Amino acid sequence: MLECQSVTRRFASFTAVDSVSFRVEPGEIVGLLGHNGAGKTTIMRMITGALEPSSGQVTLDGLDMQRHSLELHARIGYLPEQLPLYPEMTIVEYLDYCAGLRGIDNRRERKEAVQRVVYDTQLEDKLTSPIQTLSRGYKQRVGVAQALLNNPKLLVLDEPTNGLDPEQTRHMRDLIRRLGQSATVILSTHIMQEVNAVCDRVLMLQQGRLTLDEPIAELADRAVLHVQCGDPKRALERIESMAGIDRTTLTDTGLRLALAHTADRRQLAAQVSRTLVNDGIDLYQIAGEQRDLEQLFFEATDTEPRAAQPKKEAATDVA
Ligand SMILES: Nc1ncnc2c1ncn2[C@@H]1O[C@H](COP(=O)(O)OP(=O)(O)OP(=O)(O)O)[C@@H](O)[C@H]1O
Repeated sequence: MLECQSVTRRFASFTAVDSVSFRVEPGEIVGLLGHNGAGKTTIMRMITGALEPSSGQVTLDGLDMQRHSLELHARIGYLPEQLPLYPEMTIVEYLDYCAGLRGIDNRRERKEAVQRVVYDTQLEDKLTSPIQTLSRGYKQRVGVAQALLNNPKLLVLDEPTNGLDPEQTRHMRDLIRRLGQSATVILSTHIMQEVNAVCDRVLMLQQGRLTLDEPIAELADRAVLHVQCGDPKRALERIESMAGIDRTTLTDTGLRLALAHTADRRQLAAQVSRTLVNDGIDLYQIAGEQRDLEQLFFEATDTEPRAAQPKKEAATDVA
């Protein structure tokens, strides 16, 4: 189990990650979602022991990441955002070299490890191709392959589909889902469909703070009630503290009520209508709607839905 306890990272006076706490259980695929600069890479670097927290603690299987870094390093596979790939090397040469860096000294074991990860990432047909001749999708797969060499229990993938075309993205997502059957996976992305497509759970970050931590399955239960009524301001005062309502917003025609995932939508609708009618507020309509991940993202990050933010080489974005 991976645990971050009040993890904070400052760069000089700037706080990039601010008191973030979460646990990831074995076998989960967790998506770390946030805008550019939200702190995703900084958290991933701390999770993998590449960066020390300014305060707080990261533990893996109960061991402190800083004090047991060598031992824990052997249990973690990491695809960093910018992986140095040596362009003249062939895939097999590069993976053999990386296996050596991971301490697999025995030649036969190195060969077996390379064969295994090549098979897992379906790189067989390009084994002897120099890395500089590979498409971006293949290069990303080589990056994942090197992260798998030590048979990690925890796989940390920083923007694994960044810059891939739709076909390559589909391959990468299939690969991540397969890898998730034998390892815990944490991936970062600023693409919401990615989280929907591959993750069991989403962690949303805004300016270094964790603003949402929720299983994807429960997002489907999240609902919104649109209430059309007279005197929406007074209606808001009457119902904003009602149990089961997470968030209230005034709209042009009335109120928008975002419900807690434990709330019963029908019961709340009945309770809202009784309250308003008893208070003499005209009620014209109550309509229900499911919230999707995109709406939750904007609510959790306090932003409005907007056009994609171009990020480095990304081809797709928030949709
Ligand atoms: N070494 C550093 N020195 C100073 N500031 C840093 C350093 N590393 C990260 N930051 C800052 O911390 C903030 C979070 O950066 P981080 O790379 O973690 O964000 P991110 O969510 O991964 O963004 P992106 O999606 O653009 O990769 C940014 O404002 C970044 O400029």
